[in-house]
Amino acid sequence: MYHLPPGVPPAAEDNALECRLRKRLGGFDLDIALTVPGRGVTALFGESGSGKTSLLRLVAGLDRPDAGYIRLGERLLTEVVSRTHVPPHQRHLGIVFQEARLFPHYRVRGNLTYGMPRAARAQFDDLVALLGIGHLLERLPGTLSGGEARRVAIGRALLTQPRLLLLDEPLTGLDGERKRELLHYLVRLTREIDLPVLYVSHDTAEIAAIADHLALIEQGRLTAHGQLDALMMRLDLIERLGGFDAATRLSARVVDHDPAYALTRVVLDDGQTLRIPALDHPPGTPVRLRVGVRDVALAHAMPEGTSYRNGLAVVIDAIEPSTQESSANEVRLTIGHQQLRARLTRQACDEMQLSVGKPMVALIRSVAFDSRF
Ligand SMILES: Nc1ncnc2c1ncn2[C@@H]1O[C@H](COP(=O)(O)OP(=O)(O)OP(=O)(O)O)[C@@H](O)[C@H]1O
Repeated sequence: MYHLPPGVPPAAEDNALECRLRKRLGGFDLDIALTVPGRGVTALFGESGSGKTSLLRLVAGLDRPDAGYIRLGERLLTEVVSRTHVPPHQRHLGIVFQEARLFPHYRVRGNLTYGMPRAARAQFDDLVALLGIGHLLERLPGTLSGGEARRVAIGRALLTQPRLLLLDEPLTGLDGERKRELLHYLVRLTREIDLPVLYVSHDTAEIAAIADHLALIEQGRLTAHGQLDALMMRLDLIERLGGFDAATRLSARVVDHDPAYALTRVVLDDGQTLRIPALDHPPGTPVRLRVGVRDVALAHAMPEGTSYRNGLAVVIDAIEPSTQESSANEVRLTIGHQQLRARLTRQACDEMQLSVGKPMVALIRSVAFDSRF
């Protein structure tokens, strides 16, 4: 029977990545206890210099920790006491760095099939279609745009049939349009593949588009970790999550389209519907909507003769003074199983006598929804 080294508990979840490690890098001290769930996209979020790349290098096996272990499912990748260190190429990780690192003399097809196990052949066509790189197969890497090259690099990483995909700031350096395009492919891809993804980024809009979980890393320490939607609702984290303060996220499903007005109707988990600018997705497609905290107004009832297209029945869940704006309160609202945040003036809250537990109507302009991701 296989014995775990002392200090290593049994694996908690089948395909989870567990990191319990310390590493000294010059004057910097990385001390991390992080579990990346075995499903979905976990964003590793932190300021420049917080330790994201250092952690990724340890997971990839490019560096060794001073203490602790890294485990993927049941498999120990690194463990200091027993001197376990699985070399990078045997870790079954798909890694895509900021630069695509394709082989310049191989065509795209050759880059994709390099190191591809036989068992992955069946996936090849689907993946190529999913990443939109079918028309690029006979091209050389030097002729690809930055976004195309990264899509090829992601395809190559996935065709090695990894157990975890590591993406290190995959959108960095791309211009606005290319960034949006690659993000669109990534969102689709991560929903289709049944593989945990660790996604390193310091861009909150990008994370809001793609991540299910968030790990906040500050000065080499993990300071918050959990479901992204829940963390975005934590009023105490607003300042530290930087850009997330401006918006929250709703999950919905496409119902139908109104081409005459270029609007799409989507339904939330509690059955309430919203009208948003037209989306290019068939009915039934799950979508995530970003709603700015300043784009939500509250009323006791749906007003008559209003230009607001959306009125959602909500219940006030929390009201706290805003740490961002002295005149405002941060108001947290519950809609079915989801939550939404609104930033309202303290004066409005007082005059309307808003209090926790009160049912209200949240008014949101259709054009306020950002659903490009
Ligand atoms: N080999 C090293 N020797 C000394 N210091 C190092 C070494 N590697 C990293 N550091 C330091 O460790 C800290 C964390 O760096 P790291 O690259 O992991 O941050 P990051 O969060 O990835 O930043 P960015 O978003 O800018 O890529 C930085 O202060 C960096 O200077």
